[in-house]
Amino acid sequence: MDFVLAVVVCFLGLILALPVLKRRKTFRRISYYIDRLPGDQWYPLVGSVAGLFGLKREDLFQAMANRHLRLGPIFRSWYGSLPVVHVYKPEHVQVIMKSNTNVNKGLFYRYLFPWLGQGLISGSGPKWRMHRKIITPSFHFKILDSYGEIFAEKGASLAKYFAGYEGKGFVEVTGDLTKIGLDIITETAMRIKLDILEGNNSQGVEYANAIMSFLQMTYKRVINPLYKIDSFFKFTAAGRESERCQNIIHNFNQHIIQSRKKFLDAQGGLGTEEEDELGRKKKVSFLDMLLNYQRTNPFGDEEIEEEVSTFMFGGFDTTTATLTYAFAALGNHPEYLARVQEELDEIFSDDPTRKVTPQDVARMDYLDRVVREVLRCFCFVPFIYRNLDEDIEIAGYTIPSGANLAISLYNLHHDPDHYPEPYNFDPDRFLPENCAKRHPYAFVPFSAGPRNCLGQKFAMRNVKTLLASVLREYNIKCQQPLEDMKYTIEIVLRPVNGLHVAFERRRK
Ligand code: HEM
Repeated sequence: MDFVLAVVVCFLGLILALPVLKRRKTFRRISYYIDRLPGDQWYPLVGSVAGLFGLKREDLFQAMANRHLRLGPIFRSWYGSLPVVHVYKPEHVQVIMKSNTNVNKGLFYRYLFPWLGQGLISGSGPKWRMHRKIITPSFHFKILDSYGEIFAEKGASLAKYFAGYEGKGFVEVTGDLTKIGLDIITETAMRIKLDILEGNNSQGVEYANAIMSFLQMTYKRVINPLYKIDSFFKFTAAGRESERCQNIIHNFNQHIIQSRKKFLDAQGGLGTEEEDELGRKKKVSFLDMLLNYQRTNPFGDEEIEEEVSTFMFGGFDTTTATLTYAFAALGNHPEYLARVQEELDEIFSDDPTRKVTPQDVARMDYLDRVVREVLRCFCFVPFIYRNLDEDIEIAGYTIPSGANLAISLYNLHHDPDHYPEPYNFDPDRFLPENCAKRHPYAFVPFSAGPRNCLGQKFAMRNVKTLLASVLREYNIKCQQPLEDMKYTIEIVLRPVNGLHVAFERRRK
């Protein structure tokens, strides 16, 4: 009997030990390959990123970007015990972005789970594939056309709002741009009108602040090895702040979802298309489509909330950042602002005050080049990460499965081999003849391949409509010279002291 018991205990012990042994074997294999790459000295506990500790908020991002110049074009880091390989050359970026197998997100994205769950941005595996298939039609060009009216209306509201700043000197605008960004994503994708810019919704402002604060706490987790331990982090001040923000975000998301659910329930659901005010057929928007799908398919409430959170974030923070940096660039370069206004004056020569249409936006070639240069020069989504499912070869090195791969879009977009004088702002880099000479992966602000940004067309149309609405009305000046701007990294790069802009009306 004792013998049988001993055999059973040994057997169970072996079963329990197997995953640990397997993990150790995998870890050894990863270490073997990635330690062949150049990189900083490794120390126990902190790994090889000790140089990033204790840096001020405004110095951290620059230090991260500078490491690429010192160690690149391909190198390794140990974030504590987490191995990461860094790349930024277009030919290396192409290998990973084109891959249909290495599509899973890096382990850092797990810090976003309490907020975004496994929505499209942070999710991986079969769930991501299924969600991507379900959601893609709600960003079809037909629905984007119908959003054109909302973009134009919000552009007009923003231009009207800035009238209050005339004659007031330099005014901080990132708060206003955040509000308009939130108003647009909720009114288009969620079909809920909030009017946060007009001051009708203080909950919206609290929500945006909670997201910013949550992101600041998240970056602390990426850098500080102790904060990576969930059971430790939750007792720190940063952990408690993170939880406070999560509650605000959850309540706001639920307010949006429940309001729309009530509306749809009252109608008995929707088809895959609905009619607009003029009787034209259009595809239903994002949240309606998900709620509709849920009526006949297994799709949990939690999954809906994950995607609402994901699209709220994807939709507003990036719009705000693009507008902010476009104001920074044009407010420092009157010569480019004049060219934008010349183009707009011609497009709106029939009536300079009418609303912007999608047809107008399609004619804004110069503004398009300005926005692309903004996305390159300020590259406010600077790093993205993958976790490899399969080994890949880059620059003669094997990057083993299980390793994390960081792509620095920022360094890619500032590589002097592809962009001479890379820190200068110059929209003509995006003249068709100049683009034709560059590597196809030298400009990928929306990423590329199977995990590319689902909102890129939405973003371009939205931002161009808003900029056109404001810039045909105002001359702008920015207080901070571009070369003095410092950034803080909170997934998205933000100017440390906000952005101060002066507005002067062009036509009295
Ligand atoms: C100028 C504005 C924008 C920029 C620069 C941008 C950039 C990016 C980048 C770099 C990624 C890849 C992220 C990664 O691999 O970790 C991404 C993914 C994504 N973006 Fe955007 N984005 C913008 C606007 C938007 C908008 C307006 C939306 C929604 C309305 C959106 C929704 C998404 C989604 C859902 C994904 C995940 C796609 C997937 O993995 O299947 N983005 N974006």
